Amino acid sequence: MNPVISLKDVWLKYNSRREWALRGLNITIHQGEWITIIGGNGSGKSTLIRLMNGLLQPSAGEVTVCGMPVGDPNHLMEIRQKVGMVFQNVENQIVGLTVEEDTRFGLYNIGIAMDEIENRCRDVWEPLEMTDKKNDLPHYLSGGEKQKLAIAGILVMQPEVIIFDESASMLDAKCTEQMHKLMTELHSKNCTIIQVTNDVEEILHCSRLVIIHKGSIRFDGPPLEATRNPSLFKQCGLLPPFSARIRDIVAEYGKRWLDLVSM
Ligand SMILES: Nc1ncnc2c1ncn2[C@@H]1O[C@H](COP(=O)(O)OP(=O)(O)OP(=O)(O)O)[C@@H](O)[C@H]1O
Repeated sequence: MNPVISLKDVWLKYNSRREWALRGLNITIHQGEWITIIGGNGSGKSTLIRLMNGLLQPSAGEVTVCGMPVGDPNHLMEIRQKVGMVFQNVENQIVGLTVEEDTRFGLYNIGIAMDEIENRCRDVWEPLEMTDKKNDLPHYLSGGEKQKLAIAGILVMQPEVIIFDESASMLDAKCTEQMHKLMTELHSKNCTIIQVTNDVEEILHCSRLVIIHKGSIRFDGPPLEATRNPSLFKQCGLLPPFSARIRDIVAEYGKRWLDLVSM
């Protein structure tokens, strides 16, 4: 698998802060991976993903996307096209006066032909169930619909990597399920998915889990391996997923229950 994003000994400190937000991070993300990043509040998740498409520059160390350093302004446009980001605060991502205009905006900017624009918009609106809304004013959409609009605007650009920054936080159960379906479909087409979430239940969908604590990577590996170590979650201010907690309770008390029942 080809590396798409690589961080080598990356440190980051915001100008207004004395503390380091990120401390010596090393991570390589390969094409087609589905990575979920979790961590407590203020652990550095958003800072990390903002480095991955050049929105932030490291204070020390190196970040590259497909071999291009994010600090090189000559590559920034190409990097932003390769790495699409759906933000948590979708209001800031809305630029068009209608849903249709908003979805097309990025494609106009890079000079895509009109019939191709039509095709790409149709292909993303349908699975997101947004086709009927294409003439609506974005500011009158519900929170979840705005989130879907932001996702549509990124998907039409056909990026190689999509970063979802707590993008399901406003969605109801049905829309969250649609979103997972969409992510699974994108992943099956070899799109690299990076998902940041505060919901530990989400980790069961990915193939690689990264846990951040106080600006350092505390775990990087298969999610099931992490759930076998409940103290890891505790040390990082998190709870393991519900299913893992039940499994551990059954393992601890199950024999005693069986002994009681069989008495
Ligand atoms: N623009 C900024 N200026 C100064 N400090 C910042 C800025 N953005 C983040 N920080 C600080 O950097 C640290 C990491 O923040 P970050 O937003 O990356 O954490 P997070 O894991 O995404 O948190 P949350 O889950 O609460 O969104 C925190 O201490 C935060 O206060």
